[in-house]
Amino acid sequence: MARSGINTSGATLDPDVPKKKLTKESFRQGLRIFRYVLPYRAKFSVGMVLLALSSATVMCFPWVIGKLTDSANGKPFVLPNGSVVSINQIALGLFAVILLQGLFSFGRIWFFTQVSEFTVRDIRQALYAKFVSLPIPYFEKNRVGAITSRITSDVGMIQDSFSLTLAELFRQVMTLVVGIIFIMMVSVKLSLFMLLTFPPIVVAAMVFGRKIRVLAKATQDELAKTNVIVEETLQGINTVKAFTNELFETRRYTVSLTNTVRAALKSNLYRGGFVSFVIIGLFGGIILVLWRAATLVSAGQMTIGDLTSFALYTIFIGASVGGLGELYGKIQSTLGASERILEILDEPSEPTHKPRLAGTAPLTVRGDIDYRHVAFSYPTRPDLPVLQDISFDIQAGEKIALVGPSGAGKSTIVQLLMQFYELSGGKILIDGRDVQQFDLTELRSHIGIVPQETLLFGGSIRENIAYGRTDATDEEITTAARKANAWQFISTFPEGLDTLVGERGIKLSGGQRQRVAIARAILKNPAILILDEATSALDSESEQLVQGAMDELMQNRTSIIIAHRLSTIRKVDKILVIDGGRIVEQGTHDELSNSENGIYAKLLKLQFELS
Ligand SMILES: Nc1ncnc2c1ncn2[C@@H]1O[C@H](COP(=O)(O)OP(=O)(O)OP(=O)(O)O)[C@@H](O)[C@H]1O
Repeated sequence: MARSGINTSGATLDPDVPKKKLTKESFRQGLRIFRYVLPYRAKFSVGMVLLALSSATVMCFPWVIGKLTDSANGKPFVLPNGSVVSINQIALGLFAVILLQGLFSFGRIWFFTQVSEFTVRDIRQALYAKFVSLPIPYFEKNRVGAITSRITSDVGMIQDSFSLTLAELFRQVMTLVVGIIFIMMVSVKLSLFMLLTFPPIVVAAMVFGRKIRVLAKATQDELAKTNVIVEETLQGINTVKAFTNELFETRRYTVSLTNTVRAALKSNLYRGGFVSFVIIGLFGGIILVLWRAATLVSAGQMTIGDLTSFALYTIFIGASVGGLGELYGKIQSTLGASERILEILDEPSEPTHKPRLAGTAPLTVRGDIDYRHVAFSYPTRPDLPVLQDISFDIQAGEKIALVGPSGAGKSTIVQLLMQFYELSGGKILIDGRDVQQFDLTELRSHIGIVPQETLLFGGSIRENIAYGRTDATDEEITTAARKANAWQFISTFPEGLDTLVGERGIKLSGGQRQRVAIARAILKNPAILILDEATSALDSESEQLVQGAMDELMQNRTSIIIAHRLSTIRKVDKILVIDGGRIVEQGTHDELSNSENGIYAKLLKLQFELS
């Protein structure tokens, strides 16, 4: 299978985070993510100071080593005030430098880790809070895999930046600048010579290295293609044999293998070139510098100690030039990641949890519902009208049923009541008030739903029932379970309410899951109820229990039932027959079943014949 580049596990980072071109604008955008660091700016500043100190101590090291070498060669280290520093004292000084360096590094890691961990927690928390408040269409336009990779790999990328990349960047730049100043102090002639030879070679090596990475990726891609052939054909081996295509597939596989070899050879040609370039170029450069240095030393223009310091600084500078190249790529990825995160954070949320005006009482809902000329298309398919001119009304406490063929638009009608989507036309009123004027959280808290497929969360039965009202007491939960005919089976489990239901509730039967869902709705005690009948048939005993529970649930509530089995809706106040997104018939069961050519009468006959 081709690599999707999407990481949903969170275990490893996605290496394919798109890189962002480093422009002023992308930088400005990316830096906005720093507002999440602001609460920890004190710690961040301490980390920065420690980082500067630890980098400074590192830079002292070659200089002191040079002094030590010179002292060994009979050229003592004299302080500006004239006193001579002994070899022992210099060695002690070196120890002190290293000790400080160790302490500063510890502190730097400790402070930066705290900043990055807390910052990343805050970003993840903000992202999650944003995700759950985004409107439903967002989740239809974006794959869940892609969304979770925002919260795992993109945030991981940022975490890397705060803990490592930033510190690295600072240190490399400092090494480069201070290193160059130091070597200039040691010997201007040699420094200029070195700077003209060494860095260009390092830069060339980096460009070379990038080219090799691209080629290596191409080889991987070719290899992935050959694997696709193997997987596909072995999985569909019956088809291959039935069509006698064994030879054809073998040939196809061979061609693909040959392509892989070609790509691999090309990449390795460059790799070989790279290795010899590094050997000849880099070491050649070192030889050149050494030759120059040796000439200077023999002419008495430089001491052995200076040469040692110089060589060490040169290595530092070379490493930091190389390191900066890598960092450049990382910074690009970080900017890409932070831009994607900020994009999500900038998405408009649903208008939920709006603060109530001072002095207004909590919302109470009677349950009158009025659909007026409602038209609708899904945002993902704007050209396809799913509902057209839907008008009906329900008095508080009435029960209505929606029936009609699959895909007619029944579920869509009730989803609009919850305001999962915006209408394309018309209005929906609850208690005579446009639903758009309600706070979504308040409104939804008065609507209960028992869906077709009950989704239970992986915890206990208690937690799943209490999902209807998280602050419910045990007694309320038990009462709800009894009313929902769920207590019969719950009480037979040794762990009762604490029985774990397994991921998505797989440890419960379909009928049991439905009764848990009904108990959930009973506990929520909503004024308006939506029942989406399960299409999958239950055995007749289970069916009876579920039906009994539903009847209990519907008492004294405005109920909308999406019915698949017409036998269950004889008693409702009104039946709406939906077809092609329109109401094509409406009336009571008796009225509709007596109309000769009516669709409902036909459906009824059909179901009767089937059973
Ligand atoms: N999220 C969605 N995005 C785009 N189109 C959708 C979406 N959900 C449903 N549809 C389309 O809207 C139409 C109505 O679907 P709806 O689910 O309301 O039908 P239904 O009458 O409830 O069907 P069923 O009885 O099979 O559940 C169908 O054509 C369906 O393909």
